Amino acid sequence: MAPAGPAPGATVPAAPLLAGAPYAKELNAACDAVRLASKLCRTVQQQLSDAEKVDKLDDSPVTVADYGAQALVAWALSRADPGARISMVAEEDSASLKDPSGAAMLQRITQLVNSVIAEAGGEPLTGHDVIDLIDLGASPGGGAGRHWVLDPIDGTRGFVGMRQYAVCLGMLQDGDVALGVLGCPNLPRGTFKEDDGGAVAASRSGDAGRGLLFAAHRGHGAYVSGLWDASPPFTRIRVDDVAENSAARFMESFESRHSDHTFTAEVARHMGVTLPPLRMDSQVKYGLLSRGDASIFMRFPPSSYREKIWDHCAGVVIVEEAGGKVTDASGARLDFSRGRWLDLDRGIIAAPPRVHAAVLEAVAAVGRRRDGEGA
Ligand SMILES: Nc1ncnc2c1ncn2[C@@H]1O[C@H](COP(=O)(O)O)[C@@H](O)[C@H]1OP(=O)(O)O
Ligand SMILES: [Mg+2]
Ligand SMILES: [Mg+2]
Ligand SMILES: [Mg+2]
Repeated sequence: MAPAGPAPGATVPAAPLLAGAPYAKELNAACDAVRLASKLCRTVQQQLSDAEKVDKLDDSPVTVADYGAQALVAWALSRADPGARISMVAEEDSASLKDPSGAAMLQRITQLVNSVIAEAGGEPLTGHDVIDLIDLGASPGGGAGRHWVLDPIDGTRGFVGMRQYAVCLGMLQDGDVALGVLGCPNLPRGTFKEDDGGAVAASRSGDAGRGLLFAAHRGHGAYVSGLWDASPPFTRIRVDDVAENSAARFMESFESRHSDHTFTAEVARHMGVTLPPLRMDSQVKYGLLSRGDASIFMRFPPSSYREKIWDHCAGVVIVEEAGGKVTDASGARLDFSRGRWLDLDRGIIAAPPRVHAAVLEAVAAVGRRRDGEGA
């Protein structure tokens, strides 16, 4: 059943988005928070220097922007609901900033955060405030009550590589994703259905005409707007359930060690997909699927990799509200109610309903063929 609200392609008035919907206040607070964090990320990406990267234990580069964006989102959500005790499940923690060796980085983060807060009319924060805000993200989450879910920069490799990345904020209410917002600072505004993929994946930070915000409210649709204005008009979006597999474009990770490019190529071949894959970093792929720029997203990480809820929460509700389907490789819906981890069968498949069924079938067939070859 199509969700309530305006027709796809219809433009809805400037903020507040979906006034009167059950979580309209939270949705608009989330959009504001993601806009502020995206501004900070844009500034840092434009000034990126090697001195601002440190290596975490998992070998992923972390920048001042990850911490700064997490602090800003926590600040904005707290400001929007001053009386509330915010529970947030977020990727970063402040451990390395509390260490004396992190003092210079903390100072840099605090400066950056304060420059964005000043533009938003807020009072400056101390380093201690910034650490407390980052640590709001340490919630274990779960299936009861309300939890914000944040990846302050998804696609860190894309961020440091001057490619795509996203600020991803979702909200869980009693185990279900009630709303999701994706800030995509480097995504071109225009559709790029006809693009061969390379130009978009390699698109540069800071170019004019880039920056999209995707937002969805469970039961009330998915929307897109420009990212940089405070209250721009939104347009309702919908997935493109192409009638023929040969017309489908599939998306996957830019990084081959994040997702098995050989397996997805076999699945695509089995389906009769002929267009080359669109390889991009981060949850921007969920946004593109939701507005019909591509029709398939597949993610098959190494079996040793365990997914986290912040890497999919916002993107999934946006795709579902745009009329798409998201499951694991066995066809089960993703369960965000079990804490910080997202346990699933092999990988993630997102697509409009007809195409999704075809992908599931092809994944099973290719899996059987591989098992047969291995036997
Ligand atoms: N070894 C890995 N395998 C799979 N995914 C990874 C790995 N390392 C980091 N990631 C995460 O994969 C996601 C990026 O998705 P994509 O591959 O589509 O760009 C990010 O959440 C990234 O984390 P992070 O948020 O730290 O960047
Ligand atoms: Mg990371
Ligand atoms: Mg991530
Ligand atoms: Mg991240």
